[in-house]
Amino acid sequence: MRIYRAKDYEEMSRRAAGIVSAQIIMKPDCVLGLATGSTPIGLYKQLIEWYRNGDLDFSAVRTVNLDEYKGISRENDQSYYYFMHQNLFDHVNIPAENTHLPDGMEPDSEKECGRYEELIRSMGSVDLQLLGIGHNGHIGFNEPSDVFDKQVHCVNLTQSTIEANKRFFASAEDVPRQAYTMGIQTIMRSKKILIMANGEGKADIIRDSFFGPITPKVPASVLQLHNDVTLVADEAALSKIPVSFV
Ligand SMILES: O=P(O)(O)OC[C@H]1O[C@](O)(CO)[C@@H](O)[C@@H]1O
Repeated sequence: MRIYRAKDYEEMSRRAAGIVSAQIIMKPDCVLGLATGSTPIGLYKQLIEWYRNGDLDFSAVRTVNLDEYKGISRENDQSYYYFMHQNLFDHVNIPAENTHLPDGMEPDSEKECGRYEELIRSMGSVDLQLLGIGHNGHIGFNEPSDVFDKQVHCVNLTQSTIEANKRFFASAEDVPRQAYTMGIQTIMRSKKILIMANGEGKADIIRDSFFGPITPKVPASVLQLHNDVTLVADEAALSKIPVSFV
């Protein structure tokens, strides 16, 4: 695993954006696995800036997102569909038909999970998967569990995730209780993984995920088994890892 230490959120975002843009330049028709949450917003802003300067072309890029809340529509400003359009898709020249997210309005979980898993497989390997990390170690919406969930599945969100995400909703009651997410195996099939973290609040989970035991109780710890992972984090998020690794 490579670790890039950035001094702050802005530098983290620029460095991570550099890795994503290198992927697009090296392989213009690459498949990007994308993430939502507050962490990658600065990265998306930087990509938009480089696109506007004429340095990036998204016309052949294809994307698959990690997850989507179940039961909220695309028009809902808390849906990940809405987030991706607001923060990236509407500002670059990516064709709409090249972007994919789970359909949160499909009530039949088995049907939607099967469809999305098949879709990802049909695109070949994800060339670069972007990840944020939850305070409990979740990646995508793979919550701490007794086993690593493999493929796209429907999850019941944990209380800790509902608490963490209530800041985006009118109240905790409004946070959806379920989500569709890529599974751990779906994520691990990606050729390269880029995980980002910032802020002191992520320091414990970064230490536990990358320097603790590999366990489904800390879903991100499985990334220790992937052979091409890059962690880009700010100093605060790296403040608890063993000194020799920084
Ligand atoms: O980037 P944030 O807002 O800290 O969120 C961390 C993780 O939590 C989620 O927002 C889901 O709760 C993920 O999409 C994200 O990777």
